[in-house]
Amino acid sequence: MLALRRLPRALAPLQWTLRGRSWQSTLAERTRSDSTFGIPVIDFAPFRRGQTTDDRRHTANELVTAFKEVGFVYLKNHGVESDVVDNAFEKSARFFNLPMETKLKLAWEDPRSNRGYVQPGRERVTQSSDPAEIARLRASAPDSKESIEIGRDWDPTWKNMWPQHTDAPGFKQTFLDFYRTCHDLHVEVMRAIALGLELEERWFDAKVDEQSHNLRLLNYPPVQRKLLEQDGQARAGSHSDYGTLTFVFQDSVGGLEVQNPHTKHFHAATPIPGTIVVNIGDLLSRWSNDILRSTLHRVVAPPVGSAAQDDSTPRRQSIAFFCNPNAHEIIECIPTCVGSGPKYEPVETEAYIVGRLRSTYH
Ligand SMILES: O=C(O)CCC(=O)C(=O)O
Ligand SMILES: [Fe+2]
Repeated sequence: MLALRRLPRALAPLQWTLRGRSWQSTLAERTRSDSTFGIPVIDFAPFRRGQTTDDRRHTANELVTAFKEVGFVYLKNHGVESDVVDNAFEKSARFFNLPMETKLKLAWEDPRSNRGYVQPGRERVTQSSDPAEIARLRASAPDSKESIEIGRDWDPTWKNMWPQHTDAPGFKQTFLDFYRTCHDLHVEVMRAIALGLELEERWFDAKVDEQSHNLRLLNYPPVQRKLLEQDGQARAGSHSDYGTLTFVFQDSVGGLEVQNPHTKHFHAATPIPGTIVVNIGDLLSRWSNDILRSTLHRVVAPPVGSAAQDDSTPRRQSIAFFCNPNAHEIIECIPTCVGSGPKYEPVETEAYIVGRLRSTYH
């Protein structure tokens, strides 16, 4: 243990991965100061390959400890093949390179559907729920990004807005497959969370099996660095996510930052090749009576690279998969999380998420 304590700060994530449960009591202390705050790297292979529940429990505990303390992890050995991720990034880039008039034919129209193309300036993510405040923010500091939102393709009510095959060959099949892959990973990670919360491993299975998720491809165009550095400006404003978990696949540019809840200071979530950034959303935080932490984050200008590119930030791409419970699931305090009493009224997934989306778009 002493040897671990002496590891240099750069290896802090490694310390997390080496820790067992007995270390949990010291972790809260570690994240309180900015010099020790870090996003842990969690190796998911032992959970995926573990033969018995006891084999899997160790990784489950590591994961839940990190979600209690930081709300964010880098997941490695998650099982999503690197060529699948590379192909998704390539298809996404080709879509955003299409002319604006082609993309606008697929325009996002309704928060209940939450599908289609969102042009720069249309969404302003924020924690505020005051319509006047959100309108003011959107006018003075719009998010500097565009996206296309994809839901489950067989929904009886809402239809995805797919580009024509001739405009974006292979796009639809790529993202139908990617959606399914991310759904399967969600089921696995929720099983780990169930074990870590001392629930039966499959406790969430029937509550998250309808694939009510949202796959968001994001493109942050190049922008003058000095514009992004003005007060309140960002590629994506500070916010929390809405569902159970978010999987963020990021390219190598950087700019995602996570807030230390104790000091309010934002820390870079520097891209680590081969990992997925996974964070807790508000509904899972609420479900767990705030035991699992939904942490504020934002996307700002990436770190300055060579002097030549100082004036303008490079384009950045990311893919966010927002995982949700089933649309009509009632989210009420998980039995093992009640403690001294539930903090929240029960809420239906769909009602909660549509309410949040309605206030951030126009
Ligand atoms: O682009 C990213 O890295 C994160 C985006 C994000 O936080 C979001 O869309 O909710
Ligand atoms: Fe987010």
